[in-house]
Parts: sequence; structure tokens; C-alpha cells
Amino acid sequence: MKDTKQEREHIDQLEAETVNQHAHSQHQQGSHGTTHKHPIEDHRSDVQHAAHAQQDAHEQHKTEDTRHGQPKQHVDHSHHHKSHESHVDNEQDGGHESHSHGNHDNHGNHGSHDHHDHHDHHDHHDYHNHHDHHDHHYHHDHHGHHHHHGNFKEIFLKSLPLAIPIMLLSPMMGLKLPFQFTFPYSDILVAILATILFIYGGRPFYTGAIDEFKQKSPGMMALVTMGITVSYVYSVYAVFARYLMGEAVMDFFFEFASLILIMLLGHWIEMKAIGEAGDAQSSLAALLPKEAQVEQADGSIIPKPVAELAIGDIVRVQAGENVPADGRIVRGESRINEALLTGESKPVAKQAGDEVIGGATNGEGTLFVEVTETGDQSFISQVQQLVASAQNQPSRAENLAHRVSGWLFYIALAAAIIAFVAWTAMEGVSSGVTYAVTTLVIACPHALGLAIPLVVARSTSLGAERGLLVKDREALELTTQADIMLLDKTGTLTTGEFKVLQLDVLDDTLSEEELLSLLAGIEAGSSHPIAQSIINYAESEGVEAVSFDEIEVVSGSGLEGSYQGEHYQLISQKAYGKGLAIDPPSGSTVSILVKGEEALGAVALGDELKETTSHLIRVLKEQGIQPVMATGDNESAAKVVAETLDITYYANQSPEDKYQLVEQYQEENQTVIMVGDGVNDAPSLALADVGIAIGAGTQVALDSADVILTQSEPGDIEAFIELSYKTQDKMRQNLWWGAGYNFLAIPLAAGLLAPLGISLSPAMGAILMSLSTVIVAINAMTLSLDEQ
Ligand SMILES: Nc1ncnc2c1ncn2[C@@H]1O[C@H](COP(=O)(O)OP(=O)(O)OP(=O)(O)O)[C@@H](O)[C@H]1O
Ligand SMILES: [Cu+]
Ligand SMILES: [Mg+2]
Repeated sequence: MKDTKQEREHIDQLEAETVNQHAHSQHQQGSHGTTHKHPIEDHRSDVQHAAHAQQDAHEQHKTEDTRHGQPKQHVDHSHHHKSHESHVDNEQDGGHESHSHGNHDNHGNHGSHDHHDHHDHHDHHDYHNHHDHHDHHYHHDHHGHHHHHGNFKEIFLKSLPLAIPIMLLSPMMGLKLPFQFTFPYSDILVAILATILFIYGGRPFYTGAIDEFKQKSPGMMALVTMGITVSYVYSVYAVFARYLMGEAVMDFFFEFASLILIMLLGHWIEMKAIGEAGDAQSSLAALLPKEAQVEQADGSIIPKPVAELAIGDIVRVQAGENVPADGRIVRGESRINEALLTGESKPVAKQAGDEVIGGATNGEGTLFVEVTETGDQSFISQVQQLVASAQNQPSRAENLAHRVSGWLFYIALAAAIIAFVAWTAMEGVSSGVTYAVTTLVIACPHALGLAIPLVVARSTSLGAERGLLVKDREALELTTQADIMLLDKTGTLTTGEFKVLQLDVLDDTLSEEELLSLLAGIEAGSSHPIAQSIINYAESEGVEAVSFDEIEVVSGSGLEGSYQGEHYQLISQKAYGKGLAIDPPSGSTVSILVKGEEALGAVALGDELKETTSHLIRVLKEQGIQPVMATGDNESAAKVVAETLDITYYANQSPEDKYQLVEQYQEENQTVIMVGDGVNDAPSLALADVGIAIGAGTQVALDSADVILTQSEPGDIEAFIELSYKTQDKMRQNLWWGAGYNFLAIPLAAGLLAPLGISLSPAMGAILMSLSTVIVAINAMTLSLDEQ
């Protein structure tokens, strides 16, 4: 099953790679995994819209949702997908409104927090169990390792009063322990209690086993079930034999009862550990208050459950309270802490007109906030969906773990049969049964099944807390194999906060103010870092921007639009193509304002490296990842940056060039990480083995990436690499604890070392199996990142 999935992915990838870049760059714009929406980008979305519409011929399914005052894209899956998205289960599309479109998670986990969310059986999954999670609002699915067969805690506690008398009344391995006693026919009472215990306490295991057999992948539950069934049936037989045939046959009621107890306890502890390992979902959900204080038309305040908030409601947020929903401040000012949502650790001053994210903590002031997003569309919900879908994606290591645990069933079964036959021949049936049961029990591959999902759960939640949002889990694995990191310049290596260095007027009829006013006017339609810089500059010069109609973004070269019936373009020198009598400062970014065919003026801009950029480059080199800069900017601007950093560079790169660059490296069998923020980076972000969108990048970039770093900090790239390596290490360790342990445990349980006096009882086997699971869980939980 897994294998076919992988194959399908593979084929899809090949397919995707052969599509011409145009098609590629277009459909990559779909909002696949997420609609990460940072408030600061909101004002840009309409611009992106223009950009999309213009670039795209493929996106017929695009629908615009302006109900909330913010245009949003809901793009259906088109045929060519990026490899990891290819196996997405499209079932949901029919049943859900556009609102859930951002969440294409394969397993139907919607991660929504305002209703109880119960996860269905997953097609590819074997172990189902009900999480002991009553204190949380909804269950968070760790890759299907929740069992649906009851609550282990409750069953354990109720099984205790059944198991204790059994253990008191039946000798262990035929030996009477000091606290044990018997009375005439007590063994019949024991057999009755054991039957009840088998039916009640064994239920999670045999129902689980039935599921496993139905899915044709017998595993853990099947093994445990066989262990308890063999010990139960043989013991009942022993009692019959005693009374009906007068034979003294040893029973295993003590072993049977202790086995069930330990198995229930072990699985209960495991479930708790799993719950604690990576509950980003609930910790995020916990950020939202339960009630919001809604201001009525007459100014009175009425509490309302957060789930019932509607767009347009005005909510009051008092000092120290958490914001109940995404919205815009209408009155008041305060400092807002969004650390848990964006990783930005310092509180940010906000006032009327500013956006706030639901879940952020209000500082000193009282705020009145108009709700702009609720439910599935809220920022928190988007992050949850993202984390959930990342956690649900199968990954390579996990596929391995699954295959191994599939074999384990047969290996354990074979070992148990051999042990039974051999020990029955040597020492008699009771010895044979003991070793067989112990072997079946100890091989329970629970630890193995949890080894990888627990690490993933932990690392994705850890990442989310730090503003490293992993959309595609495979990114974590691939990052550790990376050879090349392609970095975009503007906004990634540099601040993107441009200073206007020089304005050249190339038309005599135009004044410098008029030129600036036109520049600022056309930039109103752009989300490029240059745009805000020019607009700010015009403002500081007291120049008012003219108002353009129909501005469109030309990805990779600039903008075009019309003003007073004339066609204008603001484009790079390369896109303009003709020579000009200008002398911009060396290393500056130059754009030309063109009216019709004629150049009206030029603007030269400069920005600076981010503070942590050179540190990042040093770290990359140390780790053997070659940093390469690919920029849409001109040669001179590129060269200055590349020389400062001492890295290879490519200038004047169009979006297609960047895409081809990634392709070229991949053809040389290099694993490529691409880091970028802009529309022009989207195709290459999508193609790269790992696409990292940095900061408050454009929506397109966010949609195409595998990883989103919520802050524009090169240091976060380092943190992500660290997270990848640590995740990888933990996975390896856990695979050893989960699988490797069986290589020792199975022979031991089968009695291979018995001649040396080392052997295990079934109960010891059960303890060891639980121990290995707990070790795996603890090991996953201790994954942490260095403090910055
Ligand atoms: N909004 C804009 N205003 C002015 N010029 C622009 C704008 N967008 C693009 N350009 C021009 O087109 C060039 C290429 O843009 P592009 O977005 O491909 O690269 P970039 O973002 O500047 O560089 P990088 O690829 O390193 O991020 C820019 O250097 C600039 O000259
Ligand atoms: Cu188990
Ligand atoms: Mg860019």
C-alpha cells in the first residue's frame, strides 16, 4: 500500500518535471497545503490576485471569496502536482465548502477546534486506539496510532478487581508464591474470572487484531491477542483436564492475568506519553479563550462562545486577555504578544487599524477588535491544519518502520512456534506454552509503530512554536541530505527595505516629483519589497501618489498598469532591454518607468544584508551545504552581495531561470533546498526538494513551499536545519529502540538463553515491551532546539 503510494508519487514527480515550466509555475500557485495568512500580508492579497490571474491559464477552478472582505483563493487540485501532494485524497473536496479547501490533508483530519473531532479509520493504518484525551477538545491524530477500541485507563482500572483474585488464587508457573492460596475448586472460580477478564480486558486487543486482519496487516494487536488467547485457552484446558481426565496439567492463569494488566497499563502509559509528545494542536487551541466579550450596538458587552463569533462582531479584549479571533483593531492600543503563533518573541505595539491574530496575548491596553476571520479560516486553525497534515504524511523512515513491523508479526509467530515445539519436546507442554506466549508478547511492535510518528509529532510542534511551520514532513528528512541551498537575494539575504539612492528623470517634461508620484502610484499594485520602499520614500518626500487603474504584476520583471489612458511599466533594465543614459550607484537595484515605449525615468535603490545572513552562510558552508544565490536583480547588485558573502551567484534570473537552475542541480543528483519569498520564487520553491518560504512572503511563495518560516530571519533557516538533524537522530534512535530491541528480545523470550539460566516470564516480556515503548516516547519528547 505504502509502496504503491510512493510509486505514484514518483510517477507524479516525473510527470511534473516534464511539464513545461510555464504550466508548472502556474499550477503551483494553488493554495494547496495551507493558506498561511499573516496579518501583515493581508493588504497584499488583492495584489497577488492580480498577479495570479495574469500568470495563469490553468487555474480555471479559481473562485474568489470576498465575503470576508479579503480576497482568497480556493484552487482545486489540478493534475500535475508536486510529488508530495500527489497522494492527497480528494474525497473531501466534494463534501466541503470552499472553506476547507486550504486543508488538503490526506486523512480527513480537519484539526478544527470548535467541535469534537473524531478521526476515522485511515486507509493505510493498522493500529487504532482511542486516545485518553478527555481533557482536550478534540483528538489529535498521530498518524493513526490512536486506537478505537476503548479507553485503556478505564479498562485497566476495571480489570484490576478481576485480575487480583486470579493472581492470588493461582500459582505462578506452578509455584506457589507466599501471598497465594487456594481452596477446593478455587481453580474453577479462577477460570470463570479469567473468562470475564478475557472478554472485558482483552477487548481492546482482540478487536484491534480483527481490524488488523481485515486490513491484511497483522501486527501488534494480533500478537498480543495471540499471546493472551494461548495462555487463556491453555489454562482453561488445564482445568478441564484436571477435573474431567484427572490429569495434572499446569495452568497459566497467573501469567494470563498479569499479562492483560501489564498490557493495559503499558498501553495506557503509552497513550499518555504520545499525548504529551506533540500536542501542538491542543496547545494552539488552548490559546483561544472560550468566551469572547462582544460589544452590542448599544455599547453593552455580552459574552459569547468563541465558536459562535461571526465576522464583523466587535469583541473587547482586556489587558492580559487572549484575542479570541483574527481581526482588526477598531479602538484602543496596546502591545500584543504573538510569540506562540509567529515565533516573534517581542510584543508588538498595535493600534486602531492594525491586524491581530486570534490567540495572541494582549498587553496593557484594552482593545476593541472587529472579527475578520473565524473557524477554519483563522490563523490558528490554518497552522493547526498545516501541522496536522504534516504529521499525517507518511515519510520514508516511517514506511521502513511499517514494513519492519509487518515482518515482525511473522517473525514472532515463527519464533513462537519454534519455541513451542522445541520446549515441548525438551521440557513438556507447559514450558512450551510459556516460551511461546512470552515470545508473542515481547514482539508486540508497538514501540516501532510509534517510533517515527512520535518524533514527527514532537518536531513539528516544536517547529510551530518557533515559527518554523513544516508543511511537508519529508522536508525534514530531505534537509539532512541537502547539497545545495539556493537563496533568493531580495528579502531573503537582504532586508528588502530599500533606500531610494537616485532618481533619474529621462523626459524633459517631467519633474522629479511627478516621476516619484507615478512610481509610488504604480507600486500600489505590487507586493514586491521595492514597492513599499518607494511608497514610503514618496510619503517622506511629501509627494502624493497618482492613482493607477488595473495594475498587473509581471513576475520577474516588474509591473504594468494604466494611468489616464496611457500604458505604463515599471521594470528592470533587463526587461526594458534598451540602453539608457543613466549612471546608477554601483550595486544598486535599478528599475525603469516606461510610458508606452518611452523611458520616463529610472530609480536606483539599495538595501542591506540582514544581520544574521553572514552567520547563516558560514553555518551552511560548515555543514557542507553549498549556498548559491539566485536573484532576479541585476548583475551589479547581485555581485556586491555575493562577494560580501563569498558565494556563487546567478543574476537576472527570471522565475523560469530559477526553476531551471533547481532542475539542473537536481539532474546532477544534488538535493536542493530553495529559500525565497517572492512570486518569482514560487516555481522553484515548488520544484526544489525542500522549498522554504521565508517571512511574510507572498501567498504564492507560501503555497508553493514545504516549510514556512514565519519570521524573515536567516537564523530561522539554521534553526530549521538543526531541527531536521535532530529529528533525524531521534528517528534513528527510536528505530533502534523499537525494532532493534526485538533482535535481542525475541531470542531471549523464545528461551535461547535458557540453558544459561536466563529466561523471561510472559509478564516480564510484557514489561519489557512496554518499557521499549515508553523509552521511545520519552526519547521523542526530549527533542528540543537550542535556545537562540
Ligand atoms: N514592484 C517592482 N517595482 C520596481 N521594480 C521591480 C518590481 N518588481 C520587480 N522589479 C524589477 O525587476 C527585477 C527583478 O525582480 P524579481 O522579483 O525577479 O527579483 P528580486 O525579487 O528583485 O530579486 P530576488 O530574486 O533576489 O528576490 C527587480 O530587480 C526590479 O528591478
Ligand atoms: Cu504494544
Ligand atoms: Mg524576490
